Amino acid sequence: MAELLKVEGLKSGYGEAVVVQGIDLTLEAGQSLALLGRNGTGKTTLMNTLVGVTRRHAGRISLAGQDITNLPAHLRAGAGIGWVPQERNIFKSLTVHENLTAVARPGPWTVERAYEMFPRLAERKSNMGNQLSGGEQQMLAVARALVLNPKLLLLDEPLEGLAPIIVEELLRSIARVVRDEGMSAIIVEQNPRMILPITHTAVVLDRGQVVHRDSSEALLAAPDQLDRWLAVAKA
Ligand SMILES: Nc1ncnc2c1ncn2[C@@H]1O[C@H](COP(=O)(O)OP(=O)(O)OP(=O)(O)O)[C@@H](O)[C@H]1O
Repeated sequence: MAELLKVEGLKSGYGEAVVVQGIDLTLEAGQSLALLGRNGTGKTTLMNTLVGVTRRHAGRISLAGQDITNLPAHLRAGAGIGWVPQERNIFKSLTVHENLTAVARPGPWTVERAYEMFPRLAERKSNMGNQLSGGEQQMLAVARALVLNPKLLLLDEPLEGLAPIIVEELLRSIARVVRDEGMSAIIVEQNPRMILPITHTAVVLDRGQVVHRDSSEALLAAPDQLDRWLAVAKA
C-alpha cells in the first residue's frame, strides 16, 4: 500500500514552548487513524502542526510524496489536507449551500454527494450557518472538508459536545467516509470506544510523544491494556 503521510522527528509548539516532542508517524493511503490520549497530551497540537498553524521546531512532514514541511498553512489545503478543527470552521453568515460551493474543488466528493452523506444538510440548504444546531454545524464542517476533495482528512474531536443521537448519526457518516469510501483520515477522539470501531489503526500520545500504536481491532479486543495506555497520559 502507498504511504500517504510521513512524519519524521516532528517537534512543534507555540512560541518557545515545545508541545509535540519528536513524533514519527506514517499513514497508508486509504487508512484511518485514531489519535488517542488524555487532555493536554498534544493531539490538537499535532493536528495543527500538520495543518501548519503551529511553530515547528524540528522534523519533516510529507504528503503523497510531496515535502510540505515548509508549505504555509494556506497552501496545505491545495496540497491535499482537509481540516475540521475543534471549533468547526464554517462561515456563519453564508447559507449551507454557499458554505459548500465556496470551497468545493473538482473530485469525487461533489456537493451533491455531501448532501447524500448528510441529508440534514440537504434539508437546510438555504439556512445560514448560524441557524444550524451544533450537530448540523459539525456535519457542515465535515462536508466542507470533503468537498475540498482532500488526500487526507483531519478531524479534531468531531463528536465533542454533541447530543447522543447526533453523535450516532455523525459516527455513521464518518464510518462511511473512512471505511466504505476509503478516505484517509486522522481522527482525534477522547473516547476510544466510539472511534476504534470505525478506524483501522490507533496511536496513543503522552506528553507529546507516541507511546503506543496498534490496530484499532487489537486495542478494542484488549480494553484493560487500552485503559493502561491511556492512563499513562494521566500520570
Ligand atoms: N495556543 C496555544 N498556546 C500555548 N500553549 C498551548 C496552545 N494550545 C495548546 N497549548 C498547550 O499545549 C499542550 C497540549 O495541548 P493540546 O491542545 O495539543 O492537547 P490535546 O491532547 O489536544 O488536549 P485536549 O483534548 O484538551 O484538546 C497543553 O499544555 C496546552 O496548554
